[in-house]
Amino acid sequence: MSRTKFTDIDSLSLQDLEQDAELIPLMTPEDEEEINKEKLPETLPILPLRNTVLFPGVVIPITAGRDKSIKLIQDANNGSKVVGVVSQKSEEVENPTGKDINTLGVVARILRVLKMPDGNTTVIIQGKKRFEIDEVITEDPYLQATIKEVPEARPEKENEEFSAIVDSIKELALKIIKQSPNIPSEASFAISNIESPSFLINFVSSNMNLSVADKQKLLATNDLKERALATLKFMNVEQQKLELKNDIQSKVQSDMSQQQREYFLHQQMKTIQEELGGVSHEDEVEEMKQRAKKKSWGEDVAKHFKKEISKLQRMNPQVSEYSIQRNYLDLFLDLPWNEFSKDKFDLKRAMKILDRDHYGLEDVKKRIIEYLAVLKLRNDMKSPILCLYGPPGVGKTSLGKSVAEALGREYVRISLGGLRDEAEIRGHRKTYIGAMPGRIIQSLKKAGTSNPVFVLDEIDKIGTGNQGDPSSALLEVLDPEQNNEFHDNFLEMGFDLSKVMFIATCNSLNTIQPALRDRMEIINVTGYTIEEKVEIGKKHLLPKQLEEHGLTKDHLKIAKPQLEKIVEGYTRESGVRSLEKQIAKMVRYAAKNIAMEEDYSVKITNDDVVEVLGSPKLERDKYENNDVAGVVTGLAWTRVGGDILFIESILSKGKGNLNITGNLGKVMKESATIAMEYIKAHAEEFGIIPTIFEKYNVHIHVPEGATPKDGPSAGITMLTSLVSLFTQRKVKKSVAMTGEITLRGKVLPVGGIKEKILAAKRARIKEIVLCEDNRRDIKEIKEEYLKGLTFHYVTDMSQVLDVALTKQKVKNAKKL
Ligand SMILES: Nc1ncnc2c1ncn2[C@@H]1O[C@H](COP(=O)(O)OP(=O)(O)OP(=O)(O)O)[C@@H](O)[C@H]1O
Repeated sequence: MSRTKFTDIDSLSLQDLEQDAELIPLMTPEDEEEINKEKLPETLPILPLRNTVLFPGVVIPITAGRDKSIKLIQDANNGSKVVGVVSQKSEEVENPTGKDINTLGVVARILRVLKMPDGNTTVIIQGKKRFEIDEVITEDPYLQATIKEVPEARPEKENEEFSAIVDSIKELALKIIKQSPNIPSEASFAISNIESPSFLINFVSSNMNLSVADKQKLLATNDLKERALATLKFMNVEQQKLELKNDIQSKVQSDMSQQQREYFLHQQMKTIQEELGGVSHEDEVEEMKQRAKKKSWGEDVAKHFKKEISKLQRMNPQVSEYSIQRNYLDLFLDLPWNEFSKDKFDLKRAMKILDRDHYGLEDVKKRIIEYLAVLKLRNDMKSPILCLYGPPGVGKTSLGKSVAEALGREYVRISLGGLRDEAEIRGHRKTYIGAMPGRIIQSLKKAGTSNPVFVLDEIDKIGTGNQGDPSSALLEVLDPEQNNEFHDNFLEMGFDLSKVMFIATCNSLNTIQPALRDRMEIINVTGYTIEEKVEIGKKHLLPKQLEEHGLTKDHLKIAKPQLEKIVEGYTRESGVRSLEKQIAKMVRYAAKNIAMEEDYSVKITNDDVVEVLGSPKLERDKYENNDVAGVVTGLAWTRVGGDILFIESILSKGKGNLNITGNLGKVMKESATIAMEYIKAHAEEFGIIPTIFEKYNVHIHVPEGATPKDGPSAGITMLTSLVSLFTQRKVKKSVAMTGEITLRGKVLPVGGIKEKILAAKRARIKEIVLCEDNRRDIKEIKEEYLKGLTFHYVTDMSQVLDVALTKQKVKNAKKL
């Protein structure tokens, strides 16, 4: 339904019109009756309308622009004010003649004529009655025709069908008005107030959105009921169209509003980010692209990166995958693809650095200098994988750091102790939540170069969990043939590790996977002697601790005898870690006194050592005297280095049972049984009365039950202990032994000799009994470690007893 065409008139004059008392747009039945009574003139000036149809009773404004029309309006306005209004058949025709206009029209009364500022004339007219043109009598100065009235066939007043149709028209009209946003709500007020059915039909027909032809057809329908029905049909179509339009519109609107919502949220987000100093999505991507330009990665990596960054670009920054993708790309940008530090090939300088940081360790230092020398000559050499093997605290890890400094490379370290999950080495696939690259890639990112010195600490303590075997992943890392394309699951690309210098450390070789062990060059770092520890303490540990506590060497001086006292009385280790702790305690003592401004002796005395560290704790580590039969000193190897152990045995009345205690493993218990059986078989040779074995029980004990002990190397010690017991012969002073026995009394070689020798020296042992085959191990040990020791190499048990036992009986020897 279109709005009454008042729109041609500007708003001011419209207001004027509404206030005009003559304008009664809503016709009452009484008005209608009045009109019906009016007689029509025989001839009428005919005003042709281009694009609308006037219905009886309806008020419309018409803008007249054509000269003929203006003249007609002027004349009529000055005269009877009555004109015949007909619509043109085609609105195109500029100067219509009789054949261009419809013959059926409506007699109209001019209500008002307005001269508009643009020169047009607007006339407000109201339709009265329908007429038909009989004959056009003139066309100048405007059309004039003879007419006759066309009466309407009106239904009976009580016609129910008609009133139902009229009601429907009213209802539908109200509905249409409600659904049309362009029709003002006052229109529904007007409709509700219309009482005359024929006026209602005309009013609605006039305002409906119909073509001129359709409207003309409605006007030409004589039967009012029929016209009402036709109007209702048109209205139905119109209403359906409207519904459809509204449907589409609301759908479009909801789509739009969703989009708008997101747009606004994004804008807000951007503003908030900017306020907070953050970077927007686009800036971020752009910055990454700029950074990528500076990378010296290969073509395939560049291609991959390009693909991944365009993926990021298409992502919504609010989804969680976005940050995963961004971290992924960040990693690419942070990794040192083909970025190397320049190696320093000044071998003298390198040696100086290694000597500066570490006392001793000649073998390791020699090997590193050799490596540097080769690298200097052939720059493309694959880096070796060194494995420093030895007890804790001997400087394996800190050596890695010095090597890095000597080479002028970056230093990174990862601790592999307790590692069970393969993903720790290789990373997780990035599809998992919380996925990360493996430790190798993470460390390279930290190093910032592709050729750092990479310390793999505690390679022997890798576990095997149910998440794959980390050792197998390490195989790839440490294989010079494969590691130029190390694959990390998170990175999804190969990374070249062939220029990395790997240094692994371990305390034991047994627990390293054999394939892994094969790939490394093992360098044994044995423990230190007391003298060496004193040197390390003096030259390295004390200055380091003083510096860490903010003191200088003028604040605390520990002379060699006092250092030796600390080493012997308070530490029991192959390395120097607890020595460092004890020295740290001494330094703290000085620091406290300085801070409290109290007097203290800068030069530490023995008494000061006892005052600060308490009374010496480890006297028992020393060799015990030989006054009791059956107590013999053995040498043991443990993961933490060599140690001495005592084997004690006693006799008690009984029936020849053998008891063994002291947290011993199966092999060690078997050694005891072998020793016992061997003695039984050779009793007479040793001067033992065979009946002893039936009258007495034997109990063998190895003190310190808290430490589990196992292995065959205590065989000769047990046998010596038992023979001493049964014969009550004294064991020679300051002798210790290690070796396996067979049932035939042969002595077999054992391992861990270096560590055992050092432990023996620490315990002030003077003579050592070893298998002949262990002679070659002794040859490999540095001279100074062997100083003051006598070695007895044996092949047979009788030789052991000859060396270890004296002919002398112990004091208070038992009478057996
Ligand atoms: N020969 C040495 N000269 C100077 N300092 C040393 C020497 N050996 C060890 N240290 C010092 O002892 C401390 C412990 O050394 P580090 O941590 O390297 O031992 P480690 O052999 O790696 O032990 P673990 O097997 O337990 O890892 C360090 O402070 C180190 O500087």
